[in-house]
Amino acid sequence: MSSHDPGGIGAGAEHGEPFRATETSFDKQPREAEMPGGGVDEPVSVDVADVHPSLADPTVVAQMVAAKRDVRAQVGEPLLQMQDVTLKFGGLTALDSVTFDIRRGEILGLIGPNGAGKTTCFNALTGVYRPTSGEVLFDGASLGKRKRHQITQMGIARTFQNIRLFNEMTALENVVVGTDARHRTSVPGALFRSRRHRHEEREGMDRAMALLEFVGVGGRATDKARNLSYGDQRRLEIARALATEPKLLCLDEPAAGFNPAEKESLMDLIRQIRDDGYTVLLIEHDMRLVRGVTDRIVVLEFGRVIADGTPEQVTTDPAVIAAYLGVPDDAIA
Ligand SMILES: Nc1ncnc2c1ncn2[C@@H]1O[C@H](COP(=O)(O)OP(=O)(O)OP(=O)(O)O)[C@@H](O)[C@H]1O
Repeated sequence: MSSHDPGGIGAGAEHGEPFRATETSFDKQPREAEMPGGGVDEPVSVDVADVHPSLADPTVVAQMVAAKRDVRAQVGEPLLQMQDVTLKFGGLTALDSVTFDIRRGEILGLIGPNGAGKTTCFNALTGVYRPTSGEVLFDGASLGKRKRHQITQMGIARTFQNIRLFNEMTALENVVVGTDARHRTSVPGALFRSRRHRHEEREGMDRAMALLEFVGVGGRATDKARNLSYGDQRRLEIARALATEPKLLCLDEPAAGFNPAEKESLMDLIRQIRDDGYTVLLIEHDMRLVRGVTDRIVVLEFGRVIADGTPEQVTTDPAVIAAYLGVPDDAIA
């Protein structure tokens, strides 16, 4: 990650400890523009006691977390297409005619040396930067000049290498914020707390709790985000991104700072997310993790795609070895 990056429930749920948070400090919170998909504009109020008790049942959790069925329909077909995308910062070409697909239902790894353009790629496909030329197509439509919150609504969510949470809000509230991206209530409906609004709020809270459980942080629902361990904060970010009901989940170095055991369990979570019907784009430097979890890998070097294939094809490609991987293990005497 470069310094230029601009953004930057198992049975353990504590249903027995109701609380009500009516005032939420937004001091030191990420700015709206830094939130995935545009963030929030009002504090949320949640009551864990409202959460449906059946969320203690893992089957119910799995059903609530799973991507919408239609996402599974065209597995293998392109979901996102980077078409000849060039992105320049003044005289520097960060992406140079980059073309690749992300296919429905896969985990695609995006790798390359420092400064190769991986984060810029993420930023181009989440609407942070507009390509100088070329096009990003998502689900058949051009991202064009859409704003970040519109891109979130289209179905692209991301996490950040430098964790960005609402630190003074609880874990549950952080995820409820993500579910807001799907709310359809009008402003008057929300102001006057229409039936639809209350229904959406309730649904959002249930789903947020299910997502916390799914990522393994259900037991910390009522704790402030800042009091969670580093690893749990990373999982919380993933839950918040999934709360926006994305078709594509983009993870930017989700294992940074993890020990080997935490990496193993993160790989399990990422596979489970894919198996639940989501498509995943993963930037990661740890090649063991990348090899272990991805279905395909795209390699960037100096803003250009130098390889695109299965983990086996890419990791044995001489150009990739020369640019990024170095001498293969079996060549070391
Ligand atoms: N906002 C910006 N303004 C100017 N140059 C930028 C900006 N963002 C990125 N760059 C430059 O674009 C190139 C690609 O950077 P990018 O952060 O995308 O690389 P990366 O592959 O993500 O690297 P890392 O692995 O270190 O995170 C680098 O030369 C970087 O300095």
